[in-house]
Parts: sequence; C-alpha cells; structure tokens
Amino acid sequence: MADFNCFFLSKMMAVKILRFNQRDYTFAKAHDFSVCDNIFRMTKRIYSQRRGMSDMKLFDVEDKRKMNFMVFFLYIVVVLVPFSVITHRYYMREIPSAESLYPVTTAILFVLHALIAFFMLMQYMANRKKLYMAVLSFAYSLSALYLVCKLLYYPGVFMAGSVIEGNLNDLSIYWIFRSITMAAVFVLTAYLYRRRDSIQLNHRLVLSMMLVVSLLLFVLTYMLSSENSLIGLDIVSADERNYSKLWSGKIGYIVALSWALATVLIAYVTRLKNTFWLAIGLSCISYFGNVVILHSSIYINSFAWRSARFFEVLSTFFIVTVLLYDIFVVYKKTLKKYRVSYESSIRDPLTNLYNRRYYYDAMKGYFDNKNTGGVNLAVLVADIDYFKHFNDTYGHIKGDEVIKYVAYTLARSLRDEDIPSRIGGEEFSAFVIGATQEEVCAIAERFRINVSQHETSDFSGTIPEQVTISVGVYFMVDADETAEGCVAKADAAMYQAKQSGRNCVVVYREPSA
Ligand SMILES: Nc1nc2c(ncn2[C@@H]2O[C@H](COP(=O)(O)OP(=O)(O)OP(=O)(O)O)[C@@H](O)[C@H]2O)c(=O)[nH]1
Repeated sequence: MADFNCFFLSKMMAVKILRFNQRDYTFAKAHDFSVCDNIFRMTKRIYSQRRGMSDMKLFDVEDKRKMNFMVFFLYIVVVLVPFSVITHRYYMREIPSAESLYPVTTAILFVLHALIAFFMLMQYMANRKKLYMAVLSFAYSLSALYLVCKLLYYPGVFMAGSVIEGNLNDLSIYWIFRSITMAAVFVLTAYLYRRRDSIQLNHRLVLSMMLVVSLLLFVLTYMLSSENSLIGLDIVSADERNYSKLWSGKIGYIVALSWALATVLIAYVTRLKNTFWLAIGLSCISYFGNVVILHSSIYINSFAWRSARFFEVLSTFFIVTVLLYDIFVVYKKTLKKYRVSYESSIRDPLTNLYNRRYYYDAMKGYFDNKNTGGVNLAVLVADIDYFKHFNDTYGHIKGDEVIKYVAYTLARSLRDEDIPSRIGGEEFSAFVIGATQEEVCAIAERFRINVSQHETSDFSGTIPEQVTISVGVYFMVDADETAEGCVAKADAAMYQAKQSGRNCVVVYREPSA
C-alpha cells in the first residue's frame, strides 16, 4: 500500500517538474531546480522499472519531443541536404518545361495558404489563449495576398492564347518581401508562444500593430515594383531573364538568415513538443532550404528553381497535413468523450446496468415505434430478499457487493436483445423482447436459481451468504399499455412472490372481478 501511495506522489511531482521543464524554466530555476531535477530523475527511474505495468503517458511528452527532434534532423540529413547537393550539381541544367509551371504552383500555394490561414484563425477563435495562432494565420493570409499579386504579374495565365511570361523583377521583389515578412512573423510567433501564459498581452494591440506594419511593407513592395516610377529596385535583368544580380547581392543572405533565425527560435522555444510545432519547424527549415537552393539558380527554368518550388510546396504540405490531422484528433476525442458521457448518463454507476430513466425511455421508444404488433413482450421485476439484513449484518459496502452480484447475474441470465435495468435500491427489472411465455418463465427461473448459487459465481469470495430474489413476470397483452403500467404489474406479481415465501417466480394474473 505504501508503495502504491508513493507511486502516485511521484506521479504528481513528475507532472510538476515536467511542467517546469517545458513551460516555466525560469520559475523552476528560481525555486532550486536541482532538487526538482533529482526527484524528476528518481521518478523517471521508478517509472522505467515499472514499464509495462503502469501507463507511461506522462513521459510520452518527453519521448514525443525527442522523437520530433529526430524526425526534424532526419529531414535535414536525408531530404534537405542531399536535395541541395544534387541541385547544386545540376543547378544550371535547364528543364524544358514551360514557364507556365511557375504560376500554376503559385496558384496552388495561394489556395493552400489561404486555407491554412482560415484553419489557424478558427483555432484561435476556438481558443482565444492561442494568440500565436492568430499571428500565424496572419502570416499565411499575407503570404496568400503576396501570391495573388505575383499571379497578377502573369497576365498570360488569365488570357487564353497569350504567352505565359512574367515580370521577373517584380516577381522577385514580391518573393523577397513575402519571405522576409513570413519569417519575421514566425519569429514573433515563437516569442508569443513563449509568453502564451502571460495575461499582459493585449491581443488587439499585437494584431493591429502587425496589420499596420504588414500593410506598410506591402505598400513598400508595391512602390518598389515596376508599377511605380518614383523609386524602384532593379534586381533581375529583364533582357537576359536571369537572377545573377539578385544572388550576388546581400538580399539572398538576408532572406536565408531570417528563415534560419525563425527555424532556430521555433525549435528552441517550442521544443517541437507536438506534431503541430514539428510541422511548423519543418516548414521553416524547408523555407530556408528553398532560399539556399535558389541561391544556385540563375534562370527561371533551371533545375534549382524547380527544386526550390518543391520545398515551398513541401513546407506548405506539412502544415496542411498537420492541421487536418488535428481536426481528426479533435473529432476522435470529442466522439470518445461524447460516448463516455452518454454511456454514464444512461447507466447506473454501481451496477453498470441501464438506469431507470433510460429503461423507461427504451420501453416507450419501443412502444412508440409500433413494433409491438405480433412480438411477444414481457417485463420482469426482481427484488433481493431480506436485503436489509445484509446491510445491517455486514455493512453497506458488502450490501453494495450483493447488489452488484445480482445485477451481474441478471445481465448474464438474459439474452442480448433484452434490456436489464436497476430501477431502485435493490430492485431490478428487465424488458424481454420476442420470447414466448415459456421462454420468459425459463429466463426468470434461470435468473432466480443463478442468484442463489453464488459459490459457483465470480463473486464467490465477496458474497458472505446465500442471496435469494423474488421475481414478478408480466406478459404484455394490450398494445396500448404504457411502460409504467407494465412495470407496475410485474411489480405487483413480485410482491405476490414475496408474500408466497420469497425466492420464487410469480406470473401476473389480472385480479378476478
Ligand atoms: N447497500 C445499499 N443498500 C441500499 C441501497 N439502496 C437501498 N438500500 C437499502 O436496502 C434496504 C431495503 O430494505 P427493505 O425494502 O426494507 O426490505 P428488504 O430487507 O429487502 O426485505 P424484503 O421484504 O425481502 O424486500 C434498505 O435498508 C435500504 O437502505 C444501495 O444502493 N446500497
């Protein structure tokens, strides 16, 4: 017993320390973290020794975090690095596909980013504590806006028969601003996630400031594009249609650095503790890979452009998948909770038989459906004989055991289609559907005999002495009878059984006039 208590005490401590570890490290530090750390390690050892015996859910958090980091590094080592190396090797190789592939992927990305923004906004609406979700939603909305603008620079997409060729300089300006803004918002997300428990955060202020800054950046992007002649940014040579000027300057490095910073911060602050943050981390590192790969490309049709696009699509795909998976998880959990709460609302907690309310509702439902025509219906009512004696002699806990035993025996004595219920303290009832009168009497008799033979049951060790029951049976004759009426008649027959000396089955007979 002492061991058992210690087990739970340790479990509580472990919860606390895990929280310190992941949520409030500074608080833990200020309160002598070394002590907590020792207890944590000790608890973990106790748990490890008990693996298989106890549920290890607590440490799932830790294990999952490590797993996510492994996936993260595997992605870098197995996908990102080899892809970048291959791309670097063949960066000049031109792919003869049309430039039209570019606006097609842009359109796909636009739809996906708009969807992500919508899903994240819904998550924020559902849980207003998650300000970082609103901010992320903002990042993807902005990205969708930039992507639409990029599409507008491909007039050929909208005009049948025209050549699909965009203004590469403007497209690059939009790409740079979209990337830098998104990376900056991811950095802000990491900060907000870290401060998610803080009540001082003014959501409206944060979101309004983001809106203003983003709009200013958007206007600046527009001003730098060819739409405006006052100021301009010339990064792509329009005649040669190549990007050597862009990548020889500092801009490429700034974009790459912003994504590197966003990746490190997201991984450090969130510790990739769940699938969502893993997806965000993978997304950031994919954007970083995107920039690194683009760095080796000069022509729009080069292999490097295609692989960079692949990483951008991949990065979006991670987020879409995890958001859809989240919806599935929430749906599954809600369904499970609903089932559990529904079951507990229709069951009697002591015996797990149906409760009185469900029992009467089920009978009424059966009568209302007019399924009664031609089907034999019967009601049994059973009461434990001298039950007060069990309570008085052995105490109420033993009395409860007797009730559980009789309920268990009732359920075992019935067929699957019958409905057993506990309708009162030590009173039970069953609705027997589609059985002949002989079969119903046989069921009632079987129930009575089974109850009296507790030595051969699973309860042999807990029932102190023989238990008997008195059973009343009523066969429904009139299609217009009510559930309460049927139970009352079976109850009357049960009282006759009590009067006849108990431990017997009596069938209800209409009193003669
Ligand atoms: N342990 C326990 N006792 C209960 C519960 N519900 C009702 N009782 C007790 O069950 C007893 C019912 O006793 P009575 O109806 O007087 O009659 P009896 O002793 O069963 O004798 P009979 O005349 O054979 O019915 C009362 O003492 C109630 O307190 C319960 O959920 N658990």
